[in-house]
Order: sequence, then C-alpha cells, then structure tokens
Amino acid sequence: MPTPDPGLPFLQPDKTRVVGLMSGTSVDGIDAVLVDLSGSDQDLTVDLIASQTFAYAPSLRRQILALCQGERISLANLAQLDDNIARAFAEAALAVQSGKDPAILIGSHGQTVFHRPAAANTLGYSLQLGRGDLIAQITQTPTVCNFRLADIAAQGHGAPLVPRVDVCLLSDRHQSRCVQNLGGMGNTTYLPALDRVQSLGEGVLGWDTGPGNILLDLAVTRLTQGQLSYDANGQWAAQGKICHPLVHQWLQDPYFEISPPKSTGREYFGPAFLDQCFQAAAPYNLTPADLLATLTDFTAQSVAQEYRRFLPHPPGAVLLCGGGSQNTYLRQRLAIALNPTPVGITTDYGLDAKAKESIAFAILAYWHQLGLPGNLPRVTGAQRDCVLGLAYGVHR
Ligand SMILES: Nc1ncnc2c1ncn2[C@@H]1O[C@H](COP(=O)(O)OP(=O)(O)OP(=O)(O)O)[C@@H](O)[C@H]1O
Ligand SMILES: CC(=O)N[C@H]1[C@@H]2OC[C@@H](O2)[C@@H](O)[C@@H]1O[C@H](C)C(=O)O
Repeated sequence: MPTPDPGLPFLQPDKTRVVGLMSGTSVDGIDAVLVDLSGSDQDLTVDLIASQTFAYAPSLRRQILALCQGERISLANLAQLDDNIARAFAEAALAVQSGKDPAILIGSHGQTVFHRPAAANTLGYSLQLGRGDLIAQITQTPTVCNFRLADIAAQGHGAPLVPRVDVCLLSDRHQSRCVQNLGGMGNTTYLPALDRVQSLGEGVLGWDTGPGNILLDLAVTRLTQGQLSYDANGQWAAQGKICHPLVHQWLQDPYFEISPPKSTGREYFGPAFLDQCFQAAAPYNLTPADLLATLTDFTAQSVAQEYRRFLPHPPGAVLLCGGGSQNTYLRQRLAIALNPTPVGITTDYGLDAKAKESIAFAILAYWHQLGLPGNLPRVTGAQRDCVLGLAYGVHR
C-alpha cells in the first residue's frame, strides 16, 4: 500500500462517492459522472448517480485542436491553456454533483494533446492537460490524474487503460466478448469466457484498433467548412454508396500490421491521414455522402480485420461503447463486417455506453486510493502491474 497523503481520503473498499472526468481524442467536451463505488476489483460494483457531457467552449476547443495538430505555442500560452482546461474540468465536476451528496474523490483523465506510442528502444509519452492540483483546489476535493505515466515508465504504452475495468464489470463466464470503444480512436478489450478472478490472470487482450469517429468527424468538418463537427446518427453517410476498392486500399495501412500491444492517436489517424484518404478518393468522383459512407465502412472493416488478425477466436458478442455507439450507420456496417457475431451496446449489459470511459476513470482513482493496480500489462506491454495516477489532496 502506498503511504496515504494527509490531504487525501484513506479509502476502505466500501461505498465511496467519486466523480469521473474524461475528454478523449474527439475533443468534443468533458464527459462527467458521479458514481457510488463499492468492493475492490473482482467484487466491484458501480451505481451511476449522474452523468453529463459539457461541451468545450468553441475557442478552448480550437486551441486544443491547434495544439494537437502541432501548431506552435509559447510556454506562457501552454500554461494558460492548461489552467483553462483544469478550470473547465473542475466546473464539470462541480456541475455533475449539483443537488447531490458530494463526492469525496475525483478521477480526472484530463485532455490528451499528445500521445507517442511505446516502440522498441523508445519509451511511450502521453500528455494530458488539465492539472489535477488545480482541480483539487477549485473543487476542494482530492483529485487523482495523470493515469498513464506509471505504465509508460514501466515500458508500457500507457493505453488503453480501461480494459482492467472491463474485466471487472463486463466479463461473463459463459460468453467471450469484445468491448469495443468508438471514441476518436477505437480500442477493444477481449474478455475470454472466464470469471473475473480467472480473467485478471489470463486470456484478456486489449489494444487500439485504429480510427473510431476521428476520420468521420474530420471529414464532416471539412465538407461543411466547420458548420458541422460530426455525422449525427450516421444519417449523411447512410445516403452514400461505399467505394469498396478504397476501403480495401485503406485497410492495407501499416498500423493494422502491428501486433498488440499497440496504441495510437490523432498524431497518426488525424488530418494528414484524412488528406491521404481524400487524395486516394479523387479518381473515383465520389459525392460527400459516398466519401462518408466509405470512411464509415473503413472504420467498421478495420475493427473486424483487427479481430480476425489478433484474436484467438471470434468473440461470442461485441459490446459497443463511446460516442460512435450512437452512430446507427456505423453500427450497421459493424454488424455486417462482424457477421455472424452479434453486436450490441454496453448499456444493454448494465454499463452506460456514453459514460463508460468517465466511469472507468472514477474507478481508476478509487483503485489508486486502495493501492490496487489499474493497468493490465498484457494489454499495455508494461513490465508490471502499476498503481496508476498522481493524487493531489486538499490542504486548506
Ligand atoms: N448521435 C451520434 N451520432 C453519430 N456520432 C456520434 C453521436 N454521438 C456522438 N458521436 C460521436 O462520438 C464522438 C465522441 O465520442 P467519445 O466522447 O466517446 O470520444 P472521446 O472520449 O473523445 O474519444 P476516445 O475514446 O478516443 O478518447 C463524437 O465526436 C461523434 O463523432
Ligand atoms: C492517449 C489516449 O488518450 N488514448 C485514448 C484514446 O481513446 C481511445 C484509445 O485512444 C485509448 O487508448 C485511450 O483511451 C481510453 C480511455 C483508454 O485508455 O482505455
């Protein structure tokens, strides 16, 4: 057990109210939850009390995206941006608790602005802004943040981190499952048909499968000159015709050749990748709807190809989560690509699909306070189990 900080609550594994905060690679806003957690890991239970998404103010979003895209920024402006993100996260934490008994702990993922996957002879590097010390001070609530660092220092990718939570909340002893997140990026957790205790020891796999909504969001933004930022329910793409030769061509991308552990981000599947897609599409004279249909099918096919390449068996079911689980057309294309495996959403298995990642960071903060590891070395490639996160207490 780590020595508890005097400014932090010393938790016992019984009912604890925690806020979870997450903003991922879509940079659409802060997903916030208020949960009651009990148990430790294999007997963990979650009661979702409140859940809300707080869109970023347009100017803050623009600054974050500019930074993600590698635009130059002075250190003074970087400091200001970090403060502003922390303030937005703190406001989200306060707002999601409004009218409820307060949380005693916050788990804040922060905003990813840069991710360098680990490689042979190169450590990973992952930078999340929105510093936890400021969130703790503003909310007067102890805050755990910077969850990816310990895993990276142990030579892991620092991502994905949600798989250990998936094991504890979604394993089934009779059915193997893939939990497929469709955020900006896509990532999966393969849960063999084992109970939670066995699963933590063996068989679980997880990795970033490639793009989630990122190429769709970027394409919609480009095609509408910034008027729209995503294809609501996939309605636009559903009107188009898929260009199958392009999908086939894009599936040859070298990222899909890499065996797990692997992780990715906007640095790879970002604007430059989309430029290449648009260039490759030029000879086909596609309409905007055709382009979106083709990018949507590519996204679905990339997930199916990753499963075929890297899973020991097709899963008994695929459970979707993340914002892309709301895209009806993407879900249809996934169901076709994964046929005959049934495709559902985690909400139907008791875990809100849109809130799952922020719930996971509430749990990782709780595990930090219990001294329990949060990573799965088989997934991230780390050399050992790590207690994840840096904790900031409230010193009045
Ligand atoms: N109704 C909807 N129809 C289509 N797409 C949707 C809908 N709702 C959300 N999305 C998509 O989900 C995205 C946000 O998903 P989410 O919040 O899970 O991503 P994230 O957490 O930023 O990403 P990551 O998991 O990569 O960190 C939006 O940018 C949009 O593309
Ligand atoms: C560096 C980073 O923010 N990675 C995210 C991103 O979004 C999806 C995928 O890429 C995943 O690896 C990770 O997020 C989830 C929450 C995770 O760590 O499990």
